[in-house]
Amino acid sequence: MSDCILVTGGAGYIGSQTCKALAAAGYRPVTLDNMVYGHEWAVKWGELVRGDILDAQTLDAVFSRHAPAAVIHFAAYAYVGESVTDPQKYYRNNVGGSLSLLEAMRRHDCRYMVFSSTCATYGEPKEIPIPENHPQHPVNPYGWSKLMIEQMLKDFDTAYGLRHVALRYFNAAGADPDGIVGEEHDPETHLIPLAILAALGRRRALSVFGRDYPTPDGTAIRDYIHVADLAEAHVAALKFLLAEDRSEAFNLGTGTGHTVQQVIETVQEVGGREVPVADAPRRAGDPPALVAVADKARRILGWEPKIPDLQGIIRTAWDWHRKQ
Ligand SMILES: NC(=O)c1ccc[n+]([C@@H]2O[C@H](COP(=O)([O-])OP(=O)(O)OC[C@H]3O[C@@H](n4cnc5c(N)ncnc54)[C@H](O)[C@@H]3O)[C@@H](O)[C@H]2O)c1
Ligand SMILES: O=c1ccn([C@@H]2O[C@H](COP(=O)(O)OP(=O)(O)O[C@H]3O[C@H](CO)[C@@H](O)[C@H](O)[C@H]3O)[C@@H](O)[C@H]2O)c(=O)[nH]1
Repeated sequence: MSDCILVTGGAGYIGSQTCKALAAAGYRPVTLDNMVYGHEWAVKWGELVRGDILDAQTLDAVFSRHAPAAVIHFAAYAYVGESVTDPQKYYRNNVGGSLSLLEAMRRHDCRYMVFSSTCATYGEPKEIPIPENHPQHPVNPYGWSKLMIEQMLKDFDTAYGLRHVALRYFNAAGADPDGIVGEEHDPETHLIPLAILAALGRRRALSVFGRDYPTPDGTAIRDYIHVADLAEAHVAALKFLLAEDRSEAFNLGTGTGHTVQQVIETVQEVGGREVPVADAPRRAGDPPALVAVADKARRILGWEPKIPDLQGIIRTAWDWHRKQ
């Protein structure tokens, strides 16, 4: 079997970290990225093909040349707010792009996909922590686009024997512990980088979106999972797929939630600087708490987060942003 793994969106935040983990595990990652949000400097492990998953010709050329054993599919747009104001963009790129990719996989007889899904497919949780069999009722077009792809993958399994692992990430955070790649979204909307950049004086005060949530300190709770741990989970999911030849879905989180206020305090502890904050209203569509039931991936994939603590996660992010 080919040692090549096609990584769509491999020039992005989680994709580039996963290429590093793939290379360390003996695979040959090939990145396909249209570079709308990707960074050339982030493609350090394996070849970069500039191209769009919506373009069948590009896909045919990549599959013919590399004959990948599997696809790890990160390429998507992921701004929840923008998905509400411009849903067409999200359905075209995320759903249309994934269909185009799946069609190419069928043309080239590639039968395995690891897919970047999200806890946003659960919508407003009915129970916390959230198990994989929790009902999936997204509350925004981004979440819907990811749920539609999960459904396509199930149908492609039943009809064509194309197997997948859907990885539902909670909040990806942190940077490469070796400091080679890290988070650089533009625009940046995520809490941890914004808190760090505010502490470093490179951004205005951090807006705290809501202090009236039904949580111990009134701010919203999330389950932050280190990007290098996510990357390792993709390698474990790939091995599972190739060995077991069956489809599964897994939450990827630590199982522990932290409030926005705890994140701010931890950034202050780690960085030794104050995070300037400004209270702001709740952000539309933000649930009060999202925390994973996180043991299925441990049990079946044998995966265990190596940097499960918020301090450790924020330390790697701090080191990354400070030297940028
Ligand atoms: N960051 C998170 O907390 C988080 C949480 C849950 C799920 N996810 C999912 O994980 C994946 C990666 O997220 P990220 O934070 O690394 O995002 P990112 O924007 O850094 O990476 C996505 C990459 O995909 C590329 N891309 C987008 N559309 C493309 C297309 N049509 N053809 C080729 N390349 C295309 C972009 O240029 C970018 O490099 C996304 O699918 C996202 O929805 C992220
Ligand atoms: O400037 C900010 C940014 C965020 N927050 C809060 O911090 C928490 C985390 O927000 P953020 O870092 O933006 O992550 P989420 O909105 O939880 O979104 C993440 O989790 C989603 C699943 O819900 C994924 O699909 C997304 O891709 C991923 O960014 C939330 O309570 C926000 O309200 C603030 O208070 N101020």
